[in-house]
Amino acid sequence: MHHRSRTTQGDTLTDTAATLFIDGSWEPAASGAVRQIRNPADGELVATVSEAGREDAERAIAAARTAFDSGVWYSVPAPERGAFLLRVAAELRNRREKFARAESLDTGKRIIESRIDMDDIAACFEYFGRLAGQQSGRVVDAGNPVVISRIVHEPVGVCGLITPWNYPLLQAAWKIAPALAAGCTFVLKPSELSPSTAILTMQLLQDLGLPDGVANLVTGPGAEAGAPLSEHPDVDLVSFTGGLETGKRIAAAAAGTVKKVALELGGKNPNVVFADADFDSAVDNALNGAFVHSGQVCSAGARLVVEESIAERFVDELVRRAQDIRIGGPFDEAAETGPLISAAHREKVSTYVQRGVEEGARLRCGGAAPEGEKYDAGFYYQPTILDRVQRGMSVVVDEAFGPVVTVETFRTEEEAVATANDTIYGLAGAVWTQDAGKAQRVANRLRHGTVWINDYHPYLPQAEWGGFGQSGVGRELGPTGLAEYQEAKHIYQNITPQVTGWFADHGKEN
Ligand SMILES: NC(=O)c1ccc[n+]([C@@H]2O[C@H](COP(=O)([O-])OP(=O)(O)OC[C@H]3O[C@@H](n4cnc5c(N)ncnc54)[C@H](O)[C@@H]3O)[C@@H](O)[C@H]2O)c1
Ligand SMILES: C[N+](C)(C)CC=O
Repeated sequence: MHHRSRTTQGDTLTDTAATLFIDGSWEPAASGAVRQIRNPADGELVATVSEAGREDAERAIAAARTAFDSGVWYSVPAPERGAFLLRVAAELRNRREKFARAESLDTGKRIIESRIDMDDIAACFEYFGRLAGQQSGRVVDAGNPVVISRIVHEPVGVCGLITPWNYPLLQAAWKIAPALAAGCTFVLKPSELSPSTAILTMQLLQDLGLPDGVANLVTGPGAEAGAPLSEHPDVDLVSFTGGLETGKRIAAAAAGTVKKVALELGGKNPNVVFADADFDSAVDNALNGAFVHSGQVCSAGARLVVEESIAERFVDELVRRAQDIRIGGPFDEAAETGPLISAAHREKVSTYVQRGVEEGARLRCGGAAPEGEKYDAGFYYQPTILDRVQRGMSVVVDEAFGPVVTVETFRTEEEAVATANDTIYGLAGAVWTQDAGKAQRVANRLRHGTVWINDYHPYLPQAEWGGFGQSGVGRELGPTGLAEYQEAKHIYQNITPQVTGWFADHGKEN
């Protein structure tokens, strides 16, 4: 990946893979190792980046610790930190096309989706920029007129931020923006598969004059470059977005130093359709919910839970529409969805589908890579629908994280709720009905962090995002998303100090 060299603005781009950003300096990995990033749509080489190891991560942590302890960032008044975030948002909008192209090249995501992501990222920085300026403490009534008691919010400290490949910069922004708003310093470890927009973001922060050491980046694999962020005593909080098994490892590693842990994990999200739903909108959104970004979305509507009386007609229509979805690379204007991230991931998705069929599910469409020369060099997989599934089948239980939807049916509202909640996860779900009362009743009973009624997928920077159950711990976005990066401190002042008399002064008695 091209990069700028140390600190000054406007340096010429160089060709060395020095993509670690540590204490305001662009550096190669200590080992000298590099990784080639290839576009999953066609295998094209898009970047060569430094492959950080443990030693590099520890240097980055040390830089973030020194910067935090110096107060160079948290002593900046909160409204000024907020104003900085607003400048980040404006500059992201200026650089939108460059960032969107980099995101699409790393992930194979359609360029139109990457542009939308960049807009959402700018909106996230704007939201936390405004929120930072509105921060205030709280005066507490201590019930004693000679006591002044108040709550202040302080930055939690050094944050380790670990992010996945499916929305590389969006997931990082949901952490970077509140961390900076709160006054924290951080080390970001993006997915080793999609580091490019993280590198561009560090360049942007550097260009805007963020003090050295506040933002640090290590590009490299999780076990080496990521693990120190959860283990190291100098990291105060680790915020992770990714898969359930990695999340468990990170939580266990973080326990050794009792650091704060925030986990945004996977989902197996139910899309509940009642017979009285607007049929066309529900079918269209079921398609969108399951197959956008080839289903590589944590909140994908991978479980269609449909009322039995309309199930046959609904699924027939969904199959017809799914078979029609146009697949192609990120810059193919006719394409409606793209490839999976890697050969290994496609193999995992394919195995889930095969196992589902072996366990008795009926394959209604998809179940294989599309045929044709243009697909040969990419990791494509057809939109896939399985019906006649049983609760308990692995394809119904486990997150496939691909373009795979299973169909379950129900007869009563009670059964719909029970089926939708029958998962260890609890990230998101939707309810489709034109009965407002039923919509609210079901939404209230779904054990999921986001519930859409007659819609699928929207998220807002001002609304908390996160999971019930094993979908995670904590919340991103909204006021809670900022609070994750803060410690609440109670300051209690007695303005007329007095002897308590609790312990007698025995010396005085004698
Ligand atoms: N809840 C959400 O908001 C949300 C959003 C996006 C993605 N996700 C989830 O992310 C998953 C897909 O992403 P992925 O395949 O990149 O996940 P992953 O768990 O494989 O990797 C995520 C990140 O963790 C790093 N990592 C791996 N092992 C590590 C270790 N031992 N210590 C520290 N870091 C380590 C990886 O290098 C990567 O940066 C899916 O399960 C998806 O549902 C959740
Ligand atoms: C959180 N979200 C929906 C943007 C991406 C999940 O993979």
